[in-house]
Amino acid sequence: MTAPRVAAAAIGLVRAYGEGRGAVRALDGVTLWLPAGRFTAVMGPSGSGKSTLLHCLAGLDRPTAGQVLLGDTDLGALGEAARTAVRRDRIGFVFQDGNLLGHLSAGENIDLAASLAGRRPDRGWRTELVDRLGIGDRLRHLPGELSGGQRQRVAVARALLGRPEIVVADEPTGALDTESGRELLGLLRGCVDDYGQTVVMVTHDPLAASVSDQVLLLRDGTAAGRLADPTPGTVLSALGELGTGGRRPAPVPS
Ligand SMILES: Nc1ncnc2c1ncn2[C@@H]1O[C@H](COP(=O)(O)OP(=O)(O)OP(=O)(O)O)[C@@H](O)[C@H]1O
Repeated sequence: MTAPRVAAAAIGLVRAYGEGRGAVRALDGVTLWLPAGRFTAVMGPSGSGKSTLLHCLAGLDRPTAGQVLLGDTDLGALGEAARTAVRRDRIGFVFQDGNLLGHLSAGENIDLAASLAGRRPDRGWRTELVDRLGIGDRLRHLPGELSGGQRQRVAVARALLGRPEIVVADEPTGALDTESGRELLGLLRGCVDDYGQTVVMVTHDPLAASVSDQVLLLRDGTAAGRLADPTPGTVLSALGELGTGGRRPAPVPS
């Protein structure tokens, strides 16, 4: 059996904030990779660096040292304009609150990245996504007229429309009720299984993480382990071994 291709990777990734005595290394030399066509969850105690890692992988934040690779592209080496283009063309985003533009209809939100890039969306693919996500009769509505679960479905459709190399999801079920959260996770899982989509998701929820193929654990800004084929039970015990207390920031050596 051949090993899966790597969609994205962090190599010796350091992200430090601030200077001098108050400086914090949010990420302190993290090396990990996201296999293509797989679902990866990132977990760890509060302050362990999960969001910072996700932001670096998605080109929203720049490494202080080390590398972030998307395919063969070193995101840290790109200028601002090139990173913006990478985010628009090669990465799909699903945030906790959907992050839709309130004055645009659901359909316009779905088409936004393509419109900004001056591209026509692939109509067949768009229809398939909209049908699959069950939002065909909601496309003319504004986000404020949709339920939280429907807004997240629109966000998923928007994220997938450009067939991105990775979909980056930051606590995508955090603002949803249990049933809507379960549905959304099932949809993300389906994107991986049926379309070969690569997904990376930060979550605090062991049940959500158990939908993934692997859980990457962070502690104090460092990679603290990997759990393959997770179940809620194995995730819980791995978190227990990590300790769930708050983070003690790693001081930056002077
Ligand atoms: N912009 C920033 N400026 C200064 N410190 C920051 C900044 N962003 C993050 N940090 C610090 O970096 C560390 C990691 O933060 P991060 O948000 O990545 O953790 P997290 O694991 O996502 O936490 P949570 O689970 O609470 O969301 C924390 O100590 C945080 O205070």
